Amino acid sequence: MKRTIFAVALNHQSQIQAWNAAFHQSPYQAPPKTPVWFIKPRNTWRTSHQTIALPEGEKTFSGATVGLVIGEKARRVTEAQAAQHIAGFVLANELSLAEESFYRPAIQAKCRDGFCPTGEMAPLSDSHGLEIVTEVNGEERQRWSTTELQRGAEQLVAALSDFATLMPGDIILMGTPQQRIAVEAGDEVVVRATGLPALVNRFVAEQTPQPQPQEQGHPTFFALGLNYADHASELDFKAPESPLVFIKAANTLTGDNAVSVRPDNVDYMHYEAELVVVIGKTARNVSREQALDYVAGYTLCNDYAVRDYLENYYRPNLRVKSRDTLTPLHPNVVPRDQVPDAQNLTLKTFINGELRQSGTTRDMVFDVPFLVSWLSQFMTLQSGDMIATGTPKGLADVRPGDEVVVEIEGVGRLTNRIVSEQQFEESLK
Ligand SMILES: O=C(O)C/C=C\CC(=O)C(=O)O
Ligand SMILES: [Mg+2]
Repeated sequence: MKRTIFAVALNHQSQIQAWNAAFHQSPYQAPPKTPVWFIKPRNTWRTSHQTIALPEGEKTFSGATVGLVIGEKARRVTEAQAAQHIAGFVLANELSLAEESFYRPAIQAKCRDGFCPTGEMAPLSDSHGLEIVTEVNGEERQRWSTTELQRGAEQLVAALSDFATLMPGDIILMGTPQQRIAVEAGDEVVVRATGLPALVNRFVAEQTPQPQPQEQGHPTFFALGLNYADHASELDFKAPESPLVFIKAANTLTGDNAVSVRPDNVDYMHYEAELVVVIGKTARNVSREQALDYVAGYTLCNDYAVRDYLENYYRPNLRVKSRDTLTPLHPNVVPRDQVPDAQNLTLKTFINGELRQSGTTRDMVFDVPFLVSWLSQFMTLQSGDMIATGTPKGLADVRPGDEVVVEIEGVGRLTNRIVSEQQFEESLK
């Protein structure tokens, strides 16, 4: 069963060449040092021969690629060890609207319903030199080789597993060329490569947005950046004009009274008290007025950030925000009807008993109904999906040995202890 579909951008040499000049200017400042990861959430998943509805009024582009499938748990594996953790490969179509910027996560461009069909898995002795062919209505339109990728399968497994433990069923899509092919309603797109089952999908025009079938796989965990103006200003940002949403993978989630690992040799890992919205039923194209009807309840999390690892690509990047153990999430969901006003709750963080962060959900830039409605305009939210709604000002670094308690009025109290990498590795022995 698929668990998480990771993908990497800017891994094809044609993209690196096309964007090189831009990446030496604002807002990027320098080319990416590490893989530019993103996630294709479960609402994007489809199989071969499933029909895909194209978002109305948008130009959608095909992105034929190959994905490696994890077969054996991979945690901090080396490139030399990586191959033994790979069960096989799948063909995929990493569909996207036009990619006009890589600065912030491209949720609206990449996370539309059906934007990640994948084919059946097959073993491959070697994914190097694989030719990926795209046919549209029987005509070959693109052919590229995995020799054109900056990082191959083993390098990608080593890089991602360094901060995110990969489990059987996880997939990493290995990249797409700069040149994408527009797809139209009525098209049949086939992705082919020697040794792998073909991926065939027909595209239709989206009539009125329909809630998509409940997909298996982990609930999608959305998180808001800069959703409190005072926090935005303490980071020298203005509050965003539309929601800054990023996605965290399941590996990062841990529970109450758990430990969070502060990487060695970093300068700044800070806490972030956040109210979390839990979706209760399939939501697609819902209004602000209807939005709370789709909320099952609320819980709380600590959305830690290791700012040393920030890069200006899909910022905040997964290496900052989706690290193992760095998202403690309280298991208890308080039913919506027991939280009369989610926009009037105090949030607090205590470090070793001392109050260090204090804010109120009144100060959210985009409130819960807006966020549920806004996301549902371009993707189907499913029962169990979660939205961490951002953190107010008052952040500070935490150190091994610190006890961190996040408390949200009427929702709960989340306790967490910081350990060093060395302590954590010792505990695993
Ligand atoms: O880009 C940044 O530096 C901040 C991004 C996310 C911050 C966050 O998680 C929050 O505001 O909460
Ligand atoms: Mg946050």
